[in-house]
Amino acid sequence: MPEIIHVMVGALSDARGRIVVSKRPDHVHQGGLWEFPGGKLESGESPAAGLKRELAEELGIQVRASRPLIRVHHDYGDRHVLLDVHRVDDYAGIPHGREGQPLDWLTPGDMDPAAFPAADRPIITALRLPTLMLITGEDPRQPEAFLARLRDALDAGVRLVQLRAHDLSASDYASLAQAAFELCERQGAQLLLNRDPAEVAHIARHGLHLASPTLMALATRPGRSNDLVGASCHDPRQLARAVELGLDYALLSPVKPTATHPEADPLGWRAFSDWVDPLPLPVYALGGLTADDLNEAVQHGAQGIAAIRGLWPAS
Ligand SMILES: Nc1nc2c([nH]c(=O)n2[C@H]2C[C@H](O)[C@@H](COP(=O)(O)OP(=O)(O)OP(=O)(O)O)O2)c(=O)[nH]1
Repeated sequence: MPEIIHVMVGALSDARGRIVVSKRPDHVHQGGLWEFPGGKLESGESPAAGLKRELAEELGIQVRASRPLIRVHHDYGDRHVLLDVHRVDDYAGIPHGREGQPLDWLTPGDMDPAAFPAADRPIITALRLPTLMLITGEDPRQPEAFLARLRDALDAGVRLVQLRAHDLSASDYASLAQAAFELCERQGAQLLLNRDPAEVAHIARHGLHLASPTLMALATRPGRSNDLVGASCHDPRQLARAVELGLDYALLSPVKPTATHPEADPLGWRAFSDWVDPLPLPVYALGGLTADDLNEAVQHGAQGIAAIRGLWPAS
């Protein structure tokens, strides 16, 4: 088993939500590429202390508050790294390249993954995704009331919506999706269609969400190249399949007991974090959760929370 190099990495943003990136010198490993500031944890050092030290050395700032974003294991062939990435929520000082390295500030949507080391792809995806995913609730058979509730959720700040309406016919689903897409576009939110990918091939959307049987039946990643694609998973086999297909995110459920699936055994946070930790993709926690569980979810390695009841506004 090769030694794992534990690297502390910071995602630090300005008031406009742009993230600071720095250029690696040409002569080092992954040289000439852009990276998120950070460096190797020293022996005997805690991760929090390592993050503070690296960002003070490289950017001249003092970290005041941070939270986990994602952990990425990556095997480069000649070395195996664990990128332990934290979002820096508060810091003192003005970031500058203390080691003479060029800095840039980029919105996550403008980051070109090819300009970063291969291990950084899931970090860029995690930065692009919000911490809350709304899965739409009932009742899509009354489209006006349904869309009014969706509008309320968007007004309240939801920025990622999964349109789940299995009871609708293909044509009713297509009309609802078109109206939901327009609402989401207006608010800068992303709409994911949870439906057979072939059936929704021509419907406007920002991405696709796959039910777990669809995930297991597909041989390749579905959709267009710019679709955000994720899947519902309930066990490590399904999570591994989401990684094999190169999906952008997964949902893992049920974390807690839920009214919609009373027969399913809840995973609990311990199994959630054990299963998610080795995976190079952001995973939302789902099942019996509300926005109040967000901090606990993030501390257990989640991208955030996905919820139906917990986020769908009351009628
Ligand atoms: N900081 C950082 N390192 C990354 C990223 N992506 C990525 O693959 N790495 C890899 C490259 C290196 O193999 C390793 C970081 O090691 P480093 O050489 O930058 O660490 P360091 O600052 O402690 O450097 P040194 O004192 O050993 O010279 O992690 C990233 O986004 N940020």
